[in-house]
Amino acid sequence: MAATNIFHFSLPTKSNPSALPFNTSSYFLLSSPLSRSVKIIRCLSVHRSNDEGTSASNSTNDGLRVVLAAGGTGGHIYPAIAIADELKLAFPTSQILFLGTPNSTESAAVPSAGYELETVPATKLTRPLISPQNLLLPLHLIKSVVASYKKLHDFKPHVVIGTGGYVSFPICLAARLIHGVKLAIQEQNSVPGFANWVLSHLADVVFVVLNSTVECFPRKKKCLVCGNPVRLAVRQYISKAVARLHFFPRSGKVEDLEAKVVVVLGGSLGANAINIAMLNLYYQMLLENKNLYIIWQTGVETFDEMDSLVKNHSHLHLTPFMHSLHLAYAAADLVVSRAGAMTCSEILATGKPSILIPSPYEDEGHQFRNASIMADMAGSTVINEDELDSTTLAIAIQEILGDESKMEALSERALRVSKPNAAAEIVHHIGNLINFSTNGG
Ligand SMILES: CC(=O)N[C@H]1[C@@H](OP(=O)(O)OP(=O)(O)OC[C@H]2O[C@@H](n3ccc(=O)[nH]c3=O)[C@H](O)[C@@H]2O)O[C@H](CO)[C@@H](O)[C@@H]1O
Repeated sequence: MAATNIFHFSLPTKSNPSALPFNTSSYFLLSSPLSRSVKIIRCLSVHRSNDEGTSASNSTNDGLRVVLAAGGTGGHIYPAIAIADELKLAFPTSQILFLGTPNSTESAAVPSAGYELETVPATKLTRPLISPQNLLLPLHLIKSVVASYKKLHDFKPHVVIGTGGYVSFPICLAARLIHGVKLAIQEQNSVPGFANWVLSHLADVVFVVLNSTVECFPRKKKCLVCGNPVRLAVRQYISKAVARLHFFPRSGKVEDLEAKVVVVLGGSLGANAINIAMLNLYYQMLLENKNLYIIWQTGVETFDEMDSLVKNHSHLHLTPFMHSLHLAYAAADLVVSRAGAMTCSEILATGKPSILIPSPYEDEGHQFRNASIMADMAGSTVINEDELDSTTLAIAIQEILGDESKMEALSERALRVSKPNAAAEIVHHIGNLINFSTNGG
Protein backbone atom coordinates (compact mmCIF):
# COMPACT_ATOMS: atom_id res chain seq x y z
CA MET A 1 0.00 0.00 0.00
CA ALA A 2 1.44 3.35 -0.98
CA ALA A 3 -0.35 5.57 1.51
CA THR A 4 1.17 9.01 1.40
CA ASN A 5 -1.47 10.75 3.47
CA ILE A 6 -1.44 8.94 6.74
CA PHE A 7 0.70 11.39 8.65
CA HIS A 8 0.55 15.14 8.40
CA PHE A 9 2.57 17.60 10.38
CA SER A 10 1.97 21.30 10.21
CA LEU A 11 5.47 22.46 9.61
CA PRO A 12 6.60 25.08 12.11
CA THR A 13 6.11 28.65 10.83
CA LYS A 14 6.98 32.12 12.02
CA SER A 15 3.52 32.39 13.55
CA ASN A 16 4.29 29.39 15.72
CA PRO A 17 6.57 30.64 18.50
CA SER A 18 8.04 27.21 19.10
CA ALA A 19 8.95 26.80 15.47
CA LEU A 20 12.27 27.09 13.77
CA PRO A 21 12.62 28.58 10.24
CA PHE A 22 11.39 26.53 7.31
CA ASN A 23 14.18 25.54 5.02
CA THR A 24 13.60 22.68 2.63
CA SER A 25 17.15 22.77 1.35
CA SER A 26 18.51 22.13 4.80
CA TYR A 27 18.07 18.42 4.76
CA PHE A 28 18.82 15.69 2.36
CA LEU A 29 17.18 12.39 1.84
CA LEU A 30 19.34 9.50 0.89
CA SER A 31 17.15 6.60 0.11
CA SER A 32 16.33 4.61 -2.94
CA PRO A 33 13.74 1.94 -3.65
CA LEU A 34 14.58 -1.71 -3.45
CA SER A 35 15.53 -3.06 -6.83
CA ARG A 36 14.42 -6.54 -6.00
CA SER A 37 12.42 -8.19 -3.35
CA VAL A 38 14.17 -10.15 -0.68
CA LYS A 39 13.12 -12.91 1.56
CA ILE A 40 13.50 -11.84 5.15
CA ILE A 41 14.96 -14.39 7.42
CA ARG A 42 15.53 -13.12 10.91
CA CYS A 43 17.87 -15.72 12.20
CA LEU A 44 19.06 -15.94 15.74
CA SER A 45 22.76 -16.47 15.68
CA VAL A 46 23.16 -19.67 17.58
CA HIS A 47 25.87 -20.71 15.18
CA ARG A 48 27.71 -23.69 16.59
CA SER A 49 30.16 -24.66 13.93
CA ASN A 50 31.82 -28.01 14.58
CA ASP A 51 33.15 -28.50 11.10
CA GLU A 52 36.31 -26.43 11.38
CA GLY A 53 37.58 -27.91 14.58
CA THR A 54 36.76 -24.80 16.54
CA SER A 55 37.19 -25.10 20.25
CA ALA A 56 33.64 -23.75 20.61
CA SER A 57 32.66 -27.40 20.38
CA ASN A 58 35.60 -28.71 22.33
CA SER A 59 34.74 -29.53 25.91
CA THR A 60 38.44 -29.66 26.86
CA ASN A 61 38.37 -25.88 26.63
CA ASP A 62 35.60 -25.58 29.20
CA GLY A 63 36.64 -23.34 32.02
CA LEU A 64 38.37 -20.89 29.76
CA ARG A 65 38.79 -17.43 31.20
CA VAL A 66 38.06 -14.35 29.17
CA VAL A 67 38.53 -10.68 30.03
CA LEU A 68 36.43 -8.13 28.20
CA ALA A 69 37.96 -4.66 28.28
CA ALA A 70 35.33 -2.05 27.57
CA GLY A 71 34.11 1.19 29.01
CA GLY A 72 32.88 4.73 28.84
CA THR A 73 29.92 4.58 26.51
CA GLY A 74 27.31 2.03 25.48
CA GLY A 75 28.82 1.83 22.00
CA HIS A 76 31.83 0.03 23.49
CA ILE A 77 30.14 -1.84 26.35
CA TYR A 78 27.19 -3.45 24.57
CA PRO A 79 29.27 -5.18 21.88
CA ALA A 80 31.36 -6.65 24.73
CA ILE A 81 28.15 -7.88 26.40
CA ALA A 82 27.00 -9.38 23.09
CA ILE A 83 30.31 -11.27 22.78
CA ALA A 84 30.07 -12.40 26.42
CA ASP A 85 26.53 -13.74 25.88
CA GLU A 86 27.69 -15.70 22.86
CA LEU A 87 30.78 -16.98 24.72
CA LYS A 88 28.49 -18.28 27.46
CA LEU A 89 26.45 -20.16 24.87
CA ALA A 90 29.53 -21.66 23.22
CA PHE A 91 31.55 -22.28 26.40
CA PRO A 92 28.97 -22.67 29.20
CA THR A 93 31.57 -23.07 31.95
CA SER A 94 33.73 -20.17 30.85
CA GLN A 95 34.59 -17.48 33.36
CA ILE A 96 34.08 -13.97 32.10
CA LEU A 97 35.40 -10.81 33.75
CA PHE A 98 34.69 -7.29 32.55
CA LEU A 99 37.30 -4.64 33.24
CA GLY A 100 36.07 -1.06 33.00
CA THR A 101 36.15 2.28 34.78
CA PRO A 102 34.40 3.16 38.05
CA ASN A 103 31.19 5.27 38.02
CA SER A 104 30.58 4.93 34.31
CA THR A 105 27.95 3.42 32.01
CA GLU A 106 29.46 -0.03 32.58
CA SER A 107 28.81 0.18 36.35
CA ALA A 108 25.10 -0.46 35.70
CA ALA A 109 25.13 -2.10 32.26
CA VAL A 110 27.56 -4.95 33.02
CA PRO A 111 26.09 -6.24 36.34
CA SER A 112 22.56 -5.92 34.96
CA ALA A 113 23.63 -8.16 32.06
CA GLY A 114 24.75 -10.71 34.68
CA TYR A 115 28.54 -10.25 34.49
CA GLU A 116 31.18 -9.38 37.03
CA LEU A 117 32.84 -5.98 36.63
CA GLU A 118 36.12 -4.91 38.15
CA THR A 119 37.53 -1.48 37.60
CA VAL A 120 40.87 0.10 36.88
CA PRO A 121 41.65 3.82 36.96
CA ALA A 122 41.89 5.34 33.50
CA THR A 123 42.20 8.85 32.13
CA LYS A 124 41.24 9.94 28.65
CA LEU A 125 42.97 12.29 26.27
CA THR A 126 41.20 15.64 26.34
CA ARG A 127 40.97 18.52 23.88
CA PRO A 128 42.93 20.73 23.43
CA LEU A 129 45.85 18.31 23.23
CA ILE A 130 48.23 20.71 24.98
CA SER A 131 46.75 20.95 28.47
CA PRO A 132 47.97 20.35 32.03
CA GLN A 133 45.78 17.24 32.22
CA ASN A 134 47.25 15.73 29.06
CA LEU A 135 50.81 16.46 30.19
CA LEU A 136 50.18 14.09 33.08
CA LEU A 137 48.69 11.44 30.79
CA PRO A 138 51.86 9.29 30.52
CA LEU A 139 51.92 8.98 34.31
CA HIS A 140 48.21 8.10 34.44
CA LEU A 141 48.73 5.57 31.65
CA ILE A 142 51.53 3.83 33.55
CA LYS A 143 49.29 3.71 36.65
CA SER A 144 46.43 2.22 34.58
CA VAL A 145 48.68 -0.36 32.94
CA VAL A 146 50.06 -1.45 36.34
CA ALA A 147 46.53 -1.71 37.82
CA SER A 148 45.35 -3.65 34.74
CA TYR A 149 48.37 -5.96 34.93
CA LYS A 150 47.48 -6.84 38.54
CA LYS A 151 43.87 -7.63 37.63
CA LEU A 152 44.93 -9.74 34.65
CA HIS A 153 47.63 -11.49 36.64
CA ASP A 154 45.07 -12.47 39.32
CA PHE A 155 42.40 -13.62 36.86
CA LYS A 156 44.79 -15.35 34.45
CA PRO A 157 42.71 -15.03 31.28
CA HIS A 158 43.37 -17.09 28.16
CA VAL A 159 42.28 -14.18 26.04
CA VAL A 160 41.62 -10.46 26.45
CA ILE A 161 39.10 -8.86 24.10
CA GLY A 162 39.14 -5.07 23.86
CA THR A 163 36.04 -3.40 22.47
CA GLY A 164 37.17 0.18 23.00
CA GLY A 165 36.62 3.12 25.30
CA TYR A 166 39.70 4.76 26.79
CA VAL A 167 39.99 2.13 29.54
CA SER A 168 40.50 -0.69 27.06
CA PHE A 169 43.81 0.82 25.89
CA PRO A 170 45.85 0.27 29.12
CA ILE A 171 44.20 -3.12 29.69
CA CYS A 172 45.17 -4.32 26.22
CA LEU A 173 48.70 -2.97 26.69
CA ALA A 174 48.94 -4.84 30.02
CA ALA A 175 47.65 -8.04 28.39
CA ARG A 176 50.67 -7.99 26.13
CA LEU A 177 52.98 -7.94 29.17
CA ILE A 178 51.61 -11.28 30.36
CA HIS A 179 53.10 -14.23 28.57
CA GLY A 180 50.72 -16.35 26.53
CA VAL A 181 47.62 -14.18 26.78
CA LYS A 182 45.96 -13.77 23.42
CA LEU A 183 44.70 -10.33 22.50
CA ALA A 184 41.73 -9.54 20.26
CA ILE A 185 40.24 -6.15 19.54
CA GLN A 186 36.89 -5.33 18.02
CA GLU A 187 36.40 -2.06 16.13
CA GLN A 188 32.74 -1.02 15.81
CA ASN A 189 33.22 1.94 13.49
CA SER A 190 33.91 2.00 9.77
CA VAL A 191 37.06 4.03 10.44
CA PRO A 192 39.12 2.96 13.46
CA GLY A 193 40.04 5.28 16.30
CA PHE A 194 43.70 5.98 17.06
CA ALA A 195 43.77 3.68 20.13
CA ASN A 196 42.62 0.64 18.17
CA TRP A 197 45.02 1.49 15.36
CA VAL A 198 47.90 1.40 17.86
CA LEU A 199 46.59 -1.74 19.55
CA SER A 200 46.22 -3.51 16.21
CA HIS A 201 50.04 -3.79 16.11
CA LEU A 202 49.93 -5.87 19.31
CA ALA A 203 46.70 -7.81 18.80
CA ASP A 204 46.48 -11.36 17.48
CA VAL A 205 43.23 -10.59 15.72
CA VAL A 206 41.25 -7.46 14.84
CA PHE A 207 37.50 -7.86 14.30
CA VAL A 208 36.04 -5.25 11.96
CA VAL A 209 32.64 -4.53 10.46
CA LEU A 210 33.35 -3.68 6.82
CA ASN A 211 35.83 -4.80 4.17
CA SER A 212 36.86 -1.18 3.67
CA THR A 213 37.91 -0.89 7.35
CA VAL A 214 40.63 -3.51 6.78
CA GLU A 215 42.45 -0.97 4.60
CA CYS A 216 42.74 1.37 7.60
CA PHE A 217 44.87 -1.09 9.59
CA PRO A 218 48.60 -1.63 9.02
CA ARG A 219 48.46 -5.44 9.47
CA LYS A 220 45.61 -6.38 7.16
CA LYS A 221 46.08 -10.12 7.64
CA LYS A 222 45.04 -9.82 11.28
CA CYS A 223 41.66 -8.34 10.32
CA LEU A 224 38.53 -10.44 10.19
CA VAL A 225 35.32 -8.93 8.85
CA CYS A 226 32.47 -10.13 11.06
CA GLY A 227 30.10 -7.19 11.60
CA ASN A 228 29.16 -5.67 14.94
CA PRO A 229 28.07 -8.08 17.67
CA VAL A 230 24.49 -7.11 18.50
CA ARG A 231 22.94 -8.34 21.76
CA LEU A 232 20.72 -11.40 21.50
CA ALA A 233 17.90 -9.46 23.22
CA VAL A 234 17.92 -6.98 20.33
CA ARG A 235 18.11 -9.66 17.61
CA GLN A 236 15.43 -11.95 18.92
CA TYR A 237 11.81 -11.79 17.80
CA ILE A 238 9.56 -9.76 20.12
CA SER A 239 5.89 -9.15 19.38
CA LYS A 240 5.31 -5.56 18.31
CA ALA A 241 2.06 -5.38 20.27
CA VAL A 242 3.65 -6.65 23.50
CA ALA A 243 6.58 -4.24 23.12
CA ARG A 244 4.25 -1.29 22.49
CA LEU A 245 2.14 -2.06 25.54
CA HIS A 246 5.32 -2.03 27.63
CA PHE A 247 5.74 1.68 26.86
CA PHE A 248 2.06 2.66 26.61
CA PRO A 249 0.26 0.26 28.98
CA ARG A 250 -2.92 2.31 29.16
CA SER A 251 -3.39 2.88 25.45
CA GLY A 252 -5.13 -0.07 23.81
CA LYS A 253 -4.91 1.76 20.48
CA VAL A 254 -1.12 1.47 20.30
CA GLU A 255 -1.66 -2.13 19.21
CA ASP A 256 -3.72 -1.05 16.20
CA LEU A 257 -2.11 -1.53 12.81
CA GLU A 258 -2.54 2.16 11.95
CA ALA A 259 -0.62 3.26 15.05
CA LYS A 260 2.91 4.41 14.33
CA VAL A 261 5.73 4.49 16.88
CA VAL A 262 8.78 6.74 16.48
CA VAL A 263 11.76 5.95 18.71
CA VAL A 264 14.12 8.87 19.30
CA LEU A 265 17.64 8.00 20.50
CA GLY A 266 20.61 10.17 21.32
CA GLY A 267 23.25 7.44 21.55
CA SER A 268 24.12 6.11 24.97
CA LEU A 269 24.69 9.62 26.39
CA GLY A 270 21.80 11.54 24.79
CA ALA A 271 22.06 14.26 22.14
CA ASN A 272 21.14 17.91 22.82
CA ALA A 273 20.60 18.83 19.19
CA ILE A 274 18.08 16.02 18.73
CA ASN A 275 16.37 16.94 22.01
CA ILE A 276 15.98 20.58 20.94
CA ALA A 277 14.60 19.68 17.51
CA MET A 278 12.15 17.25 19.12
CA LEU A 279 11.13 19.80 21.76
CA ASN A 280 9.91 22.11 19.00
CA LEU A 281 8.07 19.37 17.24
CA TYR A 282 6.66 16.60 19.40
CA TYR A 283 3.52 18.27 20.72
CA GLN A 284 2.25 19.49 17.39
CA MET A 285 3.00 16.10 15.86
CA LEU A 286 1.04 14.32 18.58
CA LEU A 287 -1.87 16.76 18.41
CA GLU A 288 -2.23 16.34 14.67
CA ASN A 289 -1.71 12.59 14.48
CA LYS A 290 -3.92 10.63 16.82
CA ASN A 291 -2.20 7.40 15.79
CA LEU A 292 1.30 8.60 16.55
CA TYR A 293 3.34 7.50 19.59
CA ILE A 294 6.81 8.68 20.56
CA ILE A 295 9.42 6.93 22.72
CA TRP A 296 12.12 9.51 23.38
CA GLN A 297 15.44 8.86 25.12
CA THR A 298 16.89 12.19 26.28
CA GLY A 299 20.14 11.06 27.91
CA VAL A 300 20.67 10.85 31.66
CA GLU A 301 22.32 14.23 32.14
CA THR A 302 19.60 16.31 30.49
CA PHE A 303 16.59 14.26 31.53
CA ASP A 304 15.42 16.45 34.43
CA GLU A 305 15.60 19.59 32.32
CA MET A 306 13.80 17.93 29.40
CA ASP A 307 11.20 16.46 31.72
CA SER A 308 10.40 19.92 33.05
CA LEU A 309 10.03 21.33 29.52
CA VAL A 310 8.02 18.51 27.96
CA LYS A 311 4.23 18.42 28.41
CA ASN A 312 2.72 15.16 29.52
CA HIS A 313 0.92 13.28 26.78
CA SER A 314 -0.45 9.76 26.89
CA HIS A 315 1.28 9.01 23.55
CA LEU A 316 4.69 10.14 24.76
CA HIS A 317 7.19 8.03 26.71
CA LEU A 318 10.11 10.17 27.88
CA THR A 319 13.08 8.38 29.40
CA PRO A 320 16.70 9.17 30.29
CA PHE A 321 18.01 5.76 29.18
CA MET A 322 16.42 2.44 28.26
CA HIS A 323 17.80 -0.73 29.73
CA SER A 324 15.10 -2.43 27.63
CA LEU A 325 16.03 -0.80 24.36
CA HIS A 326 15.26 -4.10 22.61
CA LEU A 327 11.58 -3.49 23.41
CA ALA A 328 11.76 0.01 21.92
CA TYR A 329 13.21 -1.39 18.69
CA ALA A 330 10.47 -4.02 18.60
CA ALA A 331 7.81 -1.33 19.10
CA ALA A 332 9.28 1.05 16.50
CA ASP A 333 8.20 1.91 12.97
CA LEU A 334 10.96 4.48 12.65
CA VAL A 335 14.15 5.24 14.58
CA VAL A 336 15.53 8.79 14.79
CA SER A 337 19.05 8.66 16.17
CA ARG A 338 22.70 9.65 16.34
CA ALA A 339 24.89 7.51 14.06
CA GLY A 340 26.88 5.61 16.69
CA ALA A 341 28.16 2.37 15.20
CA MET A 342 26.26 0.05 17.52
CA THR A 343 22.96 1.86 17.12
CA CYS A 344 23.42 1.65 13.33
CA SER A 345 24.06 -2.11 13.55
CA GLU A 346 21.01 -2.54 15.81
CA ILE A 347 18.84 -0.57 13.38
CA LEU A 348 19.93 -2.98 10.64
CA ALA A 349 19.46 -6.06 12.82
CA THR A 350 15.90 -5.04 13.68
CA GLY A 351 15.09 -3.87 10.15
CA LYS A 352 13.97 -0.35 11.06
CA PRO A 353 13.73 2.65 8.74
CA SER A 354 15.94 5.36 10.19
CA ILE A 355 16.77 9.05 10.25
CA LEU A 356 20.36 9.60 11.38
CA ILE A 357 21.88 12.79 12.75
CA PRO A 358 25.63 12.08 13.02
CA SER A 359 27.45 13.63 15.97
CA PRO A 360 29.88 16.32 14.78
CA TYR A 361 31.75 16.09 18.09
CA GLU A 362 33.64 12.86 17.42
CA ASP A 363 37.38 13.29 16.94
CA GLU A 364 37.68 11.15 13.86
CA GLY A 365 34.30 12.27 12.47
CA HIS A 366 33.40 8.61 12.19
CA GLN A 367 29.65 9.13 12.76
CA PHE A 368 29.51 10.96 9.41
CA ARG A 369 31.05 7.93 7.76
CA ASN A 370 28.73 5.54 9.67
CA ALA A 371 25.73 7.60 8.56
CA SER A 372 26.79 7.80 4.96
CA ILE A 373 27.32 4.03 4.83
CA MET A 374 23.86 3.54 6.37
CA ALA A 375 22.39 5.81 3.68
CA ASP A 376 24.08 3.79 0.93
CA MET A 377 23.37 0.36 2.36
CA ALA A 378 20.00 0.75 4.03
CA GLY A 379 18.50 3.96 2.63
CA SER A 380 18.73 5.82 5.96
CA THR A 381 17.86 9.51 5.78
CA VAL A 382 20.81 11.59 6.99
CA ILE A 383 20.45 15.09 8.43
CA ASN A 384 23.62 16.93 9.40
CA GLU A 385 23.41 18.63 12.78
CA ASP A 386 23.95 22.12 11.34
CA GLU A 387 20.91 21.53 9.12
CA LEU A 388 18.77 20.02 11.83
CA ASP A 389 15.70 21.86 13.05
CA SER A 390 12.14 20.90 13.79
CA THR A 391 11.13 21.52 10.18
CA THR A 392 13.73 19.30 8.54
CA LEU A 393 13.01 16.60 11.09
CA ALA A 394 9.24 16.88 10.59
CA ILE A 395 9.62 16.57 6.81
CA ALA A 396 11.92 13.56 7.11
CA ILE A 397 9.59 11.79 9.57
CA GLN A 398 6.55 12.52 7.45
CA GLU A 399 8.22 11.25 4.28
CA ILE A 400 8.83 7.88 5.88
CA LEU A 401 5.79 7.37 8.11
CA GLY A 402 3.47 8.60 5.39
CA ASP A 403 4.50 5.95 2.93
CA GLU A 404 3.87 2.34 3.96
CA SER A 405 5.54 0.83 0.91
CA LYS A 406 8.65 2.91 1.50
CA MET A 407 8.77 1.78 5.13
CA GLU A 408 8.48 -1.83 4.04
CA ALA A 409 11.24 -1.42 1.46
CA LEU A 410 13.56 0.31 3.95
CA SER A 411 12.94 -2.41 6.49
CA GLU A 412 13.77 -5.19 4.01
CA ARG A 413 16.86 -3.34 2.86
CA ALA A 414 18.15 -2.95 6.44
CA LEU A 415 17.59 -6.63 7.26
CA ARG A 416 19.27 -7.70 4.04
CA VAL A 417 22.57 -5.99 4.92
CA SER A 418 22.54 -6.79 8.64
CA LYS A 419 24.99 -9.35 10.00
CA PRO A 420 23.01 -11.31 12.60
CA ASN A 421 25.79 -13.86 13.10
CA ALA A 422 28.52 -11.37 14.01
CA ALA A 423 28.77 -12.28 17.71
CA ALA A 424 28.78 -16.01 16.92
CA GLU A 425 31.46 -15.56 14.26
CA ILE A 426 33.64 -13.58 16.65
CA VAL A 427 33.31 -16.29 19.28
CA HIS A 428 34.08 -18.93 16.67
CA HIS A 429 37.36 -17.14 15.85
CA ILE A 430 38.12 -16.61 19.55
CA GLY A 431 37.66 -20.35 19.93
CA ASN A 432 40.25 -20.93 17.24
CA LEU A 433 42.61 -18.49 18.92
CA ILE A 434 42.32 -20.35 22.23
CA ASN A 435 42.99 -23.63 20.47
CA PHE A 436 46.23 -22.21 19.17
CA SER A 437 46.97 -21.11 22.69
CA THR A 438 46.22 -24.46 24.32
CA ASN A 439 48.05 -26.38 21.59
CA GLY A 440 50.98 -24.05 21.85
CA GLY A 441 50.41 -23.20 18.17
C1 LIG B 1 30.45 10.07 22.25
C2 LIG B 1 30.94 8.72 21.86
O1 LIG B 1 31.84 8.18 22.46
N1 LIG B 1 30.36 8.19 20.75
C3 LIG B 1 30.77 6.92 20.22
C4 LIG B 1 30.15 5.88 21.08
O2 LIG B 1 28.77 6.24 21.00
P1 LIG B 1 27.56 5.61 21.79
O3 LIG B 1 27.97 5.01 23.06
O4 LIG B 1 26.48 6.61 21.80
O5 LIG B 1 27.34 4.48 20.75
P2 LIG B 1 26.35 3.66 19.92
O6 LIG B 1 25.25 4.46 19.37
O7 LIG B 1 27.21 2.94 18.97
O8 LIG B 1 25.79 2.60 20.97
C5 LIG B 1 24.94 2.93 22.01
C6 LIG B 1 24.60 1.64 22.70
O9 LIG B 1 23.87 1.95 23.85
C7 LIG B 1 22.65 1.24 23.84
N2 LIG B 1 21.60 2.08 24.42
C8 LIG B 1 21.44 3.37 24.03
C9 LIG B 1 20.43 4.14 24.56
C10 LIG B 1 19.54 3.55 25.50
O10 LIG B 1 18.62 4.18 26.02
N3 LIG B 1 19.72 2.26 25.84
C11 LIG B 1 20.73 1.49 25.32
O11 LIG B 1 20.85 0.31 25.67
C12 LIG B 1 22.36 0.91 22.39
O12 LIG B 1 21.59 -0.26 22.31
C13 LIG B 1 23.75 0.72 21.83
O13 LIG B 1 24.18 -0.60 21.97
O14 LIG B 1 30.50 4.57 20.62
C14 LIG B 1 30.19 4.27 19.25
C15 LIG B 1 30.75 2.89 18.92
O15 LIG B 1 32.12 2.86 19.01
C16 LIG B 1 30.75 5.33 18.31
O16 LIG B 1 30.30 5.08 16.99
C17 LIG B 1 30.29 6.68 18.79
O17 LIG B 1 30.79 7.67 17.91
